Amino acid sequence: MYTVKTLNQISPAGLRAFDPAHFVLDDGAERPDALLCRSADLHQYPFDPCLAAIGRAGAGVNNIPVEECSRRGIAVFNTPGANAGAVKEMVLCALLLASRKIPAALAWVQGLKGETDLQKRVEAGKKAFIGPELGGKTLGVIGMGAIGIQVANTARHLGMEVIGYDPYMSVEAAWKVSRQIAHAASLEEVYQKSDYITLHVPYTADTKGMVDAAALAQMKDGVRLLNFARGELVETPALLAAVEGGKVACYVTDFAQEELLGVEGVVVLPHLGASTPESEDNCAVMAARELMDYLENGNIKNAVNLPTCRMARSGRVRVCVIHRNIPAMITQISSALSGAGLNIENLVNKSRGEYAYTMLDLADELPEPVEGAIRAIEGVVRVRVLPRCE
Ligand SMILES: NC(=O)C1=CN([C@@H]2O[C@H](COP(=O)(O)OP(=O)(O)OC[C@H]3O[C@@H](n4cnc5c(N)ncnc54)[C@H](O)[C@@H]3O)[C@@H](O)[C@H]2O)C=CC1
Ligand SMILES: O=C(O)CCC(=O)C(=O)O
Repeated sequence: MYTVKTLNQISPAGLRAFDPAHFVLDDGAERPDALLCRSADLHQYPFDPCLAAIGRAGAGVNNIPVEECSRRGIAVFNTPGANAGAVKEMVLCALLLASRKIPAALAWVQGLKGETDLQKRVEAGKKAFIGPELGGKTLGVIGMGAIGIQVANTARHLGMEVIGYDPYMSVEAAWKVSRQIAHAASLEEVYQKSDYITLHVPYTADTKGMVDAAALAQMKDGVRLLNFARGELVETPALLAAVEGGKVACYVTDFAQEELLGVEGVVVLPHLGASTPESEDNCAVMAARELMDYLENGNIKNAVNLPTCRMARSGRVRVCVIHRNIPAMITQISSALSGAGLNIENLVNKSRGEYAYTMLDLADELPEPVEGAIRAIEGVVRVRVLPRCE
C-alpha cells in the first residue's frame, strides 16, 4: 500500500482515481509516500525520507523547492496543459475587463441603487467608462506554452493582431501555433508593438521582476497589461508608478497584493485562472495518474526534475535508481547485480541535466545486501525496489 497525503482541496475526481487496492489517502499521514498539492507552499515543508514524489495538480511549481527535491530523490510532477483552457478563458475576459473599464462601471452602477432618474444618471454617467475595442489592436503574448498558445490563437478570432515571444518554445508547441501569429524576436519588440501584453511564463530566477521600470518604459503609452502567470513577475512599485502616470492604462492581475487593492486602473482577481470544475478535475486526475504510475511502476511522465522514462513491466521486481548523471553509474549498478548472480531482464536509462534515472527489471527478488551495495555507490541518490502488483 502507498500513502498519499493531500495538502490542498483536490477535486474528488482526482481522489477517486487512486486505486483503493494499492493507495491510501491519509491527510494526517506523517510519513506519506507522496504529496498531492495545488498552490501549497512547500518551501519550508519538512520532507520525510520516505517521501518519493510530489504531484502538483497544476502548472506552476514555484511553490515547491524543486532543487532540494532533486537532491533528496523526490520526483516532482505537474500537469502540463490540464488547466490551460480555464486560464485562456479568464485571459479573454481580462482583455475586456482591461479595455472597457468593466469593474469600475459595475461598481458605479451598483452605487446608483435607490437613486431617482436611474436611466438619466446611467446615460449621463456612462461616458466615464468608454474603452477601446480589441479588434485591430496588437496583443503581445510572452511565454508561448500551453496557455500562451491558446490565448494567442483565440485572440486572432477576436480580430487582434498577435505577436508571440518565447525563445525556449518546443517544436511540439510550435506545431500548435496558428500561422497567423507573428513571431517576436525579442521582448523589446513585444513591448514596443503591443497595445495589450499578457504574461504566460513560469516564475523562476530568470523571470522574477521581468516587468520592471525599464521594461515598462519601453511599452506603448496606455498599454494594458495582464498577469495570469505569477505576481512576482511584475515589480509592484514600478507598475504602480506606471499606472499613476498613465503609461499603463490598466493592469489586470490574478495575484492579490495589499498595495494593488483599491488602486484605480488595477483589477485584482483572487487567483481564479484555473478555478473551473473542468480544470480542477483534469489537473487532479492527471496528477493522481502520474503519482500512481511512479509509485507502483517507477514510470515517469511530466516530472519537472527527472527525465521522462517508461518501460513495460517484466520480471519479478523492478529496481528504480535516481542517480547523478555521471560516468560509470550503469556499470556499477549492473556489476552489483551480476556479482550477486542476478540477471537483468530489461533496463532503461535516461538523463536530464544533473540527474539520471535507471530502471531495471529482475527475474528474482533483490537481496537486501545487494540493494545496500547499490545505495552505497557514489552518485546514487535514491533506490526504490518495486514488487510487481497483481
Ligand atoms: N492563474 C492561474 O491560475 C494559473 C497560472 N499559471 C501560471 O502560468 C504559467 C504558464 O503556464 P503554462 O502555459 O501552462 O506553462 P508552460 O510550461 O506550458 O508554458 C510556459 C512557457 O513559457 C516559456 N518561457 C519560459 N521562460 C521564458 C522567458 N524568460 N521568456 C519567454 N518565454 C519563456 C516556456 O518556453 C514555455 O513555453 C505557469 O508557470 C504558472 O505560473 C498556470 C496555470 C494557472
Ligand atoms: O490550483 C490552482 O488553482 C492554481 C493553478 C496555478 O496557479 C497553476 O497551475 O500554476
